[in-house]
Amino acid sequence: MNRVETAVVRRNPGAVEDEVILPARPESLAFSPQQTALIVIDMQNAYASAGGYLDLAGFDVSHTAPVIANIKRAIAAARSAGIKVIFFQNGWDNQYVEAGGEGSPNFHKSNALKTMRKRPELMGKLLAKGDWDYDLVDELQPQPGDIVLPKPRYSGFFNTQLDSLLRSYGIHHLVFTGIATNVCVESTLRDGFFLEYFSVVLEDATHQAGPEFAQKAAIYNIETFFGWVSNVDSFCNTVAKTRAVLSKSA
Ligand SMILES: NC(=O)N/C=C\C(=O)O
Repeated sequence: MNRVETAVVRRNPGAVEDEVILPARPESLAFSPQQTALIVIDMQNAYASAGGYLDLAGFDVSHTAPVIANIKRAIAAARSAGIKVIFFQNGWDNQYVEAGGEGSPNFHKSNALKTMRKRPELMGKLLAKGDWDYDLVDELQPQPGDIVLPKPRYSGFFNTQLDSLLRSYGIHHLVFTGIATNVCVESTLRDGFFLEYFSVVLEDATHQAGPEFAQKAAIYNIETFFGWVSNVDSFCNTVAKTRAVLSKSA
């Protein structure tokens, strides 16, 4: 019987050191852990906890616990394999100067700002630096060696150090996790595509803001136009094969 060949996408055929191959859709993806970062988008109380911004704005956050647990597994696997872990935190100063005034579409579209205009008692709390809402959830705390970047808009590439840091570390493959798939995850991944990064999203380590169709549409867009789609088990199994992990357990 003929073996079924699975297509593998390589950035630079023939020149990948310590290559591992991640099963993904629509093709598997080859990468070197040293040239890869795990991006954790906005795993703050605002987006993942009851009583946080999304919850108060009327979005369902009741299914985020398994997403947090899956991201925790992906982070542990990444750290063991020498993959850089980069956390983002979305938000602004507690006077919302960084959010932009009426001259910014963010002022008109941000559901956090809109919620606070409806409920002025929340002013200075939602997505405000220094508040519980802005903090990363307790389960996903950075460790020494990880990078934590603030971001003022949906894309992690916009007005942040992300691109220069990635280039300084020679990283060109990005593995995406976080909330929300259809907003900040997709925005950052799309900008990464335009900047020539190869991106894969671990779909069971993400959650949408809005109805389930928003998750499906974001995953469809990524798989079809901007990158690749995999899951946490495949990522953990794949990076466990790296030399870094093998030499630690030797
Ligand atoms: N982190 C996100 O995807 N944020 C989505 C909405 C918002 O920040 O208002």
